[in-house]
Parts: sequence; structure tokens; C-alpha cells
Amino acid sequence: MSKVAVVYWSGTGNTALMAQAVAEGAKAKGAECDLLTSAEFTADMVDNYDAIAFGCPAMGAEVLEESEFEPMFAECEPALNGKKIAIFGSYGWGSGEWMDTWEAQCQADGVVFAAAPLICHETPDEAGLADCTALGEALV
Ligand SMILES: Cc1cc2nc3c(=O)[nH]c(=O)nc-3n(C[C@H](O)[C@H](O)[C@H](O)COP(=O)(O)O)c2cc1C
Repeated sequence: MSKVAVVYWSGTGNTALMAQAVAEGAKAKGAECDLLTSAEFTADMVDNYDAIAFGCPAMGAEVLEESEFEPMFAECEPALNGKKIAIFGSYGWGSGEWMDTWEAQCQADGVVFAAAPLICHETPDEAGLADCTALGEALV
């Protein structure tokens, strides 16, 4: 059975809603799926999973959340070469620049994207949640 992790940070719950839908998609496709906050995940856990979805909203000025998510992700990066991953997150007033930067960073790390990066404006609507579920399915 394929083993998937969905690892996210969320301040006000929007990215958490996305993460739940991603996990539901992976489970619907038959994967065993762990839904974890960034505080619950460490780099030495990367190899325990066949695929990982990372979720983080746009924070600061178009960057990843800097106190918890970014340090965790930076620690994981050396282990992500050749790893099947997906990235997603919610944003507010910007145009998704943080996700473009994050995508380029992942590409430089040598990841294998299971799906295109996914962004939702603030609270994900029904269509956004359906996209999250599809992203979860693509991880399996
Ligand atoms: C401190 C802070 C910084 C933010 N910076 C950005 C930003 O640079 N660009 C943007 O589009 N939205 C920004 N936002 C808006 C959040 O990305 C948006 O509200 C998102 O839905 C929050 O997701 P969450 O509920 O998972 O925390 C910021 C919000 C906060 C609180």
C-alpha cells in the first residue's frame, strides 16, 4: 500500500482545510495517509513515505511561514531529491508569488511533482476543495 504524508502549517485554518481534502483524496485512492502539522514532521521522516504533500500559506511578504514551516522544509530539502511531492497553500491579497518561488525552489531540489502546485484564495470554496482532493489522488 502506498504511504502518503500531508504536512502543513495553517494560522487561520484555510490551508488546514486544503490539507484535509488532500488527505481525503489520497485515502480515496487507497493510500495510507498521515495528516501532520509542520511541528509534527522532521526530515528523518521523509523516507517513511512514498509521496508527501506540503502545504503552507503565503506569509510575511510572499514567503513561507518563517518560524515553523520554513525551517522544517529547509531541513527536509536535501532528502527531497527524486521524491514524489506536491505543494499547496492559501493566500490573501497577493498573486501567488510565494508559490512560484517555492515551486522553483523545489525544482532546484530535484523533486518529482505529482501534480501542479495548487493555491486557493483565502478559505477554499467547493471547487478549490475538489482540486485539493484531486491533488491528493495524484500523489498515489
Ligand atoms: C502575517 C501574514 C502575512 C501574510 N502575507 C501574505 C502575502 O505575502 N501574500 C498573500 O497573498 N497573502 C498573505 N497573507 C494572507 C494569508 O496567506 C491568507 O489569509 C491565508 O488564507 C492564510 O492561510 P491559513 O488560514 O492557512 O493561515 C498573510 C497573512 C498574514 C497573517
